[in-house]
Amino acid sequence: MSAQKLDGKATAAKIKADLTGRVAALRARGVTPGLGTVLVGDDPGSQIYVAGKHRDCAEVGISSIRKDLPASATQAEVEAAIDELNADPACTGYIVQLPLPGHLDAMALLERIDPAKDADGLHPVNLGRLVHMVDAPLPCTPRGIVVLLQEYGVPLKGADVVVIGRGITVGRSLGLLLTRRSENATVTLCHTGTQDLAAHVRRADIVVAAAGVPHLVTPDMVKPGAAVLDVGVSRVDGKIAGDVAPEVAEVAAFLTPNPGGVGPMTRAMLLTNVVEAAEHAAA
Ligand SMILES: Nc1nc2c(c(=O)[nH]1)N[C@@H](CN(C=O)c1ccc(C(=O)N[C@@H](CCC(=O)O)C(=O)O)cc1)CN2
Repeated sequence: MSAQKLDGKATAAKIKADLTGRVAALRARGVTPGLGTVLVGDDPGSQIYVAGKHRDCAEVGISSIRKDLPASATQAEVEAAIDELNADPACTGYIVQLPLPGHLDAMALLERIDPAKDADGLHPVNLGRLVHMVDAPLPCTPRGIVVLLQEYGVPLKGADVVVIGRGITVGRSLGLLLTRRSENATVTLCHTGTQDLAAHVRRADIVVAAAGVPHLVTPDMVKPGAAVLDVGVSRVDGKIAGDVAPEVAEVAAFLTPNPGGVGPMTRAMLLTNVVEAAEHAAA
């Protein structure tokens, strides 16, 4: 078997084309969506992702505001940047880029975001809404994974999904999203405390690898015909190495490339969250 590519880049391009029209319609009504970003420090990956988010905004007509702070920024300085975006009417939604330098209290900073401007869906109020299965902005990577699976007709209802990684931006939130009644999947959340990872992965219809361990998922672990989504990003010898070994393509029915899979979907879902919030506000 050679897996069909779950093409995040192409799917994101279609989503951005649709958003361009919706932003133009909002602008015609005098509403300009505006995305803010708070970036602290000089993590090379974060620099690339934030630059990409601003390029995406320009592409679809969303205005954008950057707040870049040095790695030495204090908790009070980052809080001040957040307070400015909370108060700025030109900013309809924003994100605090993660990870933050270790001396900062990330949880306190996420809690300081106005939940109505939380473009990442990571504020505890919005995650709580997800727990309650009521409308809220959804975390971008999990939402992008669901949209990508739907785009390629991979069934979710009743599927056994194994998610590897319990971080809040991907694994834990994805478990909440996939177990809503609308998705109705059965989710096993594996993590560093899981005793026999291979045994869990082997019986999964869908595997989402978000552990940040290069080539953690090998072909012998994958059920023939499964869909495999590679979220992990490690840089090995200057190149991206995902959590999924390339040979998995010989066993899986569907596989995301990495790069070009989940990453572009994450960015497209951020734009979607911003446009949806502006549409709700304008309604
Ligand atoms: N506040 C947040 N921080 C982080 C999130 C998030 O959703 N919100 N997710 C990740 C990083 N991330 C978005 O911020 C992100 C990751 C990857 C990509 C992407 O397009 N990757 C490209 C490759 C680009 C490269 O590294 O060369 C791809 O996969 O094709 C976009 C966004 C952690 N932080």
